[in-house]
Amino acid sequence: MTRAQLATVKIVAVLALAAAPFLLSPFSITLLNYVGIYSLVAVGLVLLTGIVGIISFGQAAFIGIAAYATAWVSAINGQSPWLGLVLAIVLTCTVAAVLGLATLRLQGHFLSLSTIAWGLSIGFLFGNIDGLGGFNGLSNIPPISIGSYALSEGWQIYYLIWAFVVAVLILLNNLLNSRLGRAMRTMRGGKTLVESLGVSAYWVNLTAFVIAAFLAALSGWLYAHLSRFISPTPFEPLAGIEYLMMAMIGGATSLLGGIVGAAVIIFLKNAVQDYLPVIAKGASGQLEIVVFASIFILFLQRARQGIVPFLSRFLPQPQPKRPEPAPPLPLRNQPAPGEVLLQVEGAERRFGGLIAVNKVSFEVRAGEILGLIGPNGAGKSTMFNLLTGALACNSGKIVFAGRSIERLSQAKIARAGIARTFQHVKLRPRMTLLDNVLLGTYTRTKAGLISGALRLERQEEASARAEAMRQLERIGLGDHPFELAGNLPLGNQRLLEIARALAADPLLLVLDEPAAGLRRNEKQKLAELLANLRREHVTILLVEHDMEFVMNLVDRIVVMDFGTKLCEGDPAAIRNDARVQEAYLGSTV
Ligand SMILES: Nc1ncnc2c1ncn2[C@@H]1O[C@H](COP(=O)(O)OP(=O)(O)OP(=O)(O)O)[C@@H](O)[C@H]1O
Repeated sequence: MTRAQLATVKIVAVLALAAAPFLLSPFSITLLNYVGIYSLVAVGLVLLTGIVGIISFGQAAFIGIAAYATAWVSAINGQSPWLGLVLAIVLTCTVAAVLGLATLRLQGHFLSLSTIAWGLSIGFLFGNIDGLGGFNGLSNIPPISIGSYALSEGWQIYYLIWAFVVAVLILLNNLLNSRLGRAMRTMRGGKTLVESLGVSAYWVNLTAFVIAAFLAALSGWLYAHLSRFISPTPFEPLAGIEYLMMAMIGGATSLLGGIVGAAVIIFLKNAVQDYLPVIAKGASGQLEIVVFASIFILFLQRARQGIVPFLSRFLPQPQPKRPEPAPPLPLRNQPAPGEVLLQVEGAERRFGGLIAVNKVSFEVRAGEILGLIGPNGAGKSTMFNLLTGALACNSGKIVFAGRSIERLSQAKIARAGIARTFQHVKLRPRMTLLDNVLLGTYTRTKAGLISGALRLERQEEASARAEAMRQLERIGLGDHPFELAGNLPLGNQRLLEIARALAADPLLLVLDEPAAGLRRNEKQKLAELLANLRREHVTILLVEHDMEFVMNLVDRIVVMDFGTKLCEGDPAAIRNDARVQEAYLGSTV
């Protein structure tokens, strides 16, 4: 699909939305109003759950905070609903930020369980705070007015609701294609990957959490002024589960999925309410829940990815544009060749009684390739993890570019200029080659939430895309920048990881067993790339088990065995060292 065709589809969709009140019955418009309101929550959950990977059952509580805030402002204190909107957003986002700060360091299901805990307790509060109407709720909530024009009819508020939905879609779509959005889309690749790019996983989680709460707040505000009455029931965790169902049924990885999911659940609910009493006289209330549970189980078994991702496979995709030349991103000040860049002094790491790295010292000088080799279990990976911050040293010092890094987080070490690759490749398989490499530019760019959502960072984004394209071409994969990374063979995936690391313009490139699992011709291609980088004086620390692969590539070698440094020297000296030959099971190397 060309960009012009895509624009036409979007214009037709907006015109259809605008024409709906003239064509549909008031009841259908009421249903569409609820679809819009719930879409906002579901789209927030797409971001939070589908994209960032945090399963939240607690969104209904955020909707409730906003709904009660605006009801308190407008129904109890007689102020404008717009003032209610301000309080709703401030209060909801503040509560979300506090809850996020307290819980987002929890991992996996513990985090999800915590959302049930606070969802329950906030839901319980609404009925028990004096002055908020108790379990009977609050009525007489006024309609939203624009000037003196009150949006009291369904079709009037319809336009406001859908204007919000369309604006949210546009802003979130922009965000997901920006620097921060790419970091969010990487969160499901695991904390180690994200932090290795210089991204703080915690802050990205918190940002997504507050954005989802913000969208729930918008929804709660609209809900209160549409229904003009609120009570605690719709804000209990049971409703939170329904929002999660909307996001999952629509397709939790697609923003449109949030809208489609909300529509499917609301129309289905309506149909079930219409037809179930006819089929099951008397017991329809209880059966409704059973019917929904059955549909959801069927869905989980048959179409887990959701409706929109499933259908989009059959639809023509928009043609992406190749990056055009743009001014370069800022470069780091590289140290002078020969200067000591990394100094490891007496690094030690124990696992219980086992000393995996035992007082190891060595240094890497700018412009050289140093090989760190050793047989299985020698402690190379542990040493690698100490350098990149994935593990902390028990004792010893690691100084990088004049700065102690042994206590720094992975993200801070990445920002200091160490870029790494992984022994078990960590790419985002459903992202394009270009987007994967773009992730590497995170530490060299600045755009945040607002500039990403409003596309204020076009210049920087153009420069980052041009840089990513340059790195793709540098590794020989520039022909198909929009191929999905997961489609590449392992050898090319490793090259892609190197391109991503190079896009950070690192002071030091650290490669973790890059030749592991590669075929002969893939190894050759990798060796050629590393030889080219060597000619360009890129400083590289190569941690590798395969000694033959290392020999022709590196300037110096450090050999580890049983956690200690066995010896150090140039490749020829190492090849002839009897201790090294013995360590490698007596084989001649
Ligand atoms: N998280 C851990 N907990 C306990 N022991 C560990 C841990 N990580 C590594 N070890 C142990 O530390 C020693 C060094 O392991 P390490 O993975 O660093 O060696 P390696 O040289 O990278 O080996 P390989 O080439 O097989 O990857 C091994 O005995 C290993 O079992």
